[in-house]
Amino acid sequence: MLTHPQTKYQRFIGVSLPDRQWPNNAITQAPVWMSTDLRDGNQALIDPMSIETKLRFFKKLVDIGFKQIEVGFPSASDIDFQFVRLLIEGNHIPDDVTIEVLTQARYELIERTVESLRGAKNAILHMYNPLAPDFREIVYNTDKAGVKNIALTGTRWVKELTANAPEVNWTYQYSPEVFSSTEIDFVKEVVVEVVDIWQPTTDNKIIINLPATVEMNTPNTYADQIEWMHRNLNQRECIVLSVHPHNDRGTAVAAAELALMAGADRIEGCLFGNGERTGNVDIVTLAMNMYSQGVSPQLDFSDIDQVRKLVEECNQLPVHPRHPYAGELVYTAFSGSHQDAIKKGMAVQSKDGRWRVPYLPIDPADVGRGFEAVVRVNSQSGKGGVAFLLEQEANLQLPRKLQIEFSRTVQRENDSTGKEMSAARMKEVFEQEYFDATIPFAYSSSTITSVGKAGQQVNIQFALNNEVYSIEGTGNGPVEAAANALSTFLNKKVEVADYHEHAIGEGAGVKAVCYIEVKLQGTESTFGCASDSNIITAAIKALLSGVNRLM
Ligand SMILES: CC(=O)SCCNC(=O)CCNC(=O)[C@H](O)C(C)(C)COP(=O)(O)OP(=O)(O)OC[C@H]1O[C@@H](n2cnc3c(N)ncnc32)[C@H](O)[C@@H]1OP(=O)(O)O
Ligand SMILES: CC(C)C(=O)C(=O)O
Repeated sequence: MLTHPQTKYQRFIGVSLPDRQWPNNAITQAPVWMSTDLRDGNQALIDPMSIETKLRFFKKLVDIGFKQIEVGFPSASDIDFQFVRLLIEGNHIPDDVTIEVLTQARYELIERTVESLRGAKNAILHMYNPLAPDFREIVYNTDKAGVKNIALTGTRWVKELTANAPEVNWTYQYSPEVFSSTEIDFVKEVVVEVVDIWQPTTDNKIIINLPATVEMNTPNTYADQIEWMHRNLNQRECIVLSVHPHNDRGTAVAAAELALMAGADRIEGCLFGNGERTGNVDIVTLAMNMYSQGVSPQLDFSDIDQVRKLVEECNQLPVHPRHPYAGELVYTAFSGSHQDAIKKGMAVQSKDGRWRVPYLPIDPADVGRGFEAVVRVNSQSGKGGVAFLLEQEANLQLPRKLQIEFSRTVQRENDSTGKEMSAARMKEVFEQEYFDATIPFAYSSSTITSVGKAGQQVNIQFALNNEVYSIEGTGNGPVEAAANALSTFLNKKVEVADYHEHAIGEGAGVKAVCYIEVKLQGTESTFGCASDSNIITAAIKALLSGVNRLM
């Protein structure tokens, strides 16, 4: 890299708009979305999609809710031509969906494009030509008049040729390519004349699409350009103002959002940001950003993983695990403090349904993600994550001190493996550690009877070293009575420091789970846990589990 990059690169200076209004605006409704996955996305793939793949993708776009879909460049490739024919002749286009196709401003290409669309109910014919200085000078070896002539002549051809196919309800879209780096008053001059030729009405608007073919500077620069066009174009009421941001600087989403605030009505982009070079603007992120602000995007990503899988298969390109809203890891907290906050947030979800979970901008369930996606436990995790997973996986609601105790066991295993622990493995470890703590005292049965004034007598049978024992004790309740029976048997005080229980399951299958913190004279306390369909049995088994763990 250069020490003095200014000798090679210069700052792009956009339009001067000191009275810009867009910073005061907010996005309050969904724009018209146009998916160009099958055109701009497709033209950027290593292996372009086959007809079958395009059809699969098209159907998914329809399911998601796109009403405008650019399906190809039919004058460029036979696959695209045949695909357009298949859509029309196979009746694959719902009445409320309009297909769009792209063409250069060349007579024979427009002719073939119109041919491809014959018999369609509605169609958008999209013509582009570059206006920007580098293109004029380097690519076309012409001047402003030369590129303007291409735009105007092309528009006249579109008008003439589409008139030959009156069965189609035509919409014309014109893109001054590389709008982002073209002198703005020159773009206006060309667009105004294009509009004059086409003669749109408020009922049959023209789409003027202003592409950031290459992103030039910070997204505010693009917003200024869009607001300038929005304010200065003639016949604005007959124009759908569209944007087509690319992502060269990694700020296409921001540019698109600011463009909406600046007056754009429509956004062209691709799912997950596929497209030329660094991609087109990512429509999934844009839509979900709106959703997270309480604005319905009118696109359905309720099963975002299914959409992602299909797009990965069709594009033969992976979606990054940290891709906003859709990446495999984007709802996942591994670290202790994040897990703690998420667990607490999930627990207090307010009755009015408002989402207030720290670290998570949206509810993962809204896009079809389960609890597994939210918290995963490795050596960076703490008790919050462990407790969350156990509750989700096994319905176990560990008391706080037990969370601390058990998370040390999990930490030891994770440190030794260096790996993540799955929820299923955690349940297994918990059961081994607590429910299976049956040595030396292996519970067999118990009976409980009331004695005296509110006193209880318990009789416990257990196996110890292959012999069966029966012991008895009394107390204010069954747990105290059982502790007293064990104290007598062991000749050591068995103390119950804490007791928790809750039900798991439903109906006939409901069970009680007990967590008892036990202390044996001269030892630190520990927990014992057990479950049983009988709550008293669960408590006595939990007490034995604790004593066994201490012994
Ligand atoms: C920013 C975008 O994404 S634009 C869309 C880009 N997508 C594609 O290009 C994919 C499909 N394209 C193709 O398959 C081919 O480009 C075709 C079949 C359309 C045309 O191929 P070719 O005839 O070989 O021309 P090629 O694409 O190389 O274009 C170069 C010629 O077209 C002219 N041209 C390029 N774009 C345009 C345009 N929008 N309008 C008018 N003429 C144009 C160039 O000036 C050049 O002319 P020259 O040969 O006289 O120098
Ligand atoms: C054809 C136009 C809209 C385009 O793809 C671009 O400028 O990026």
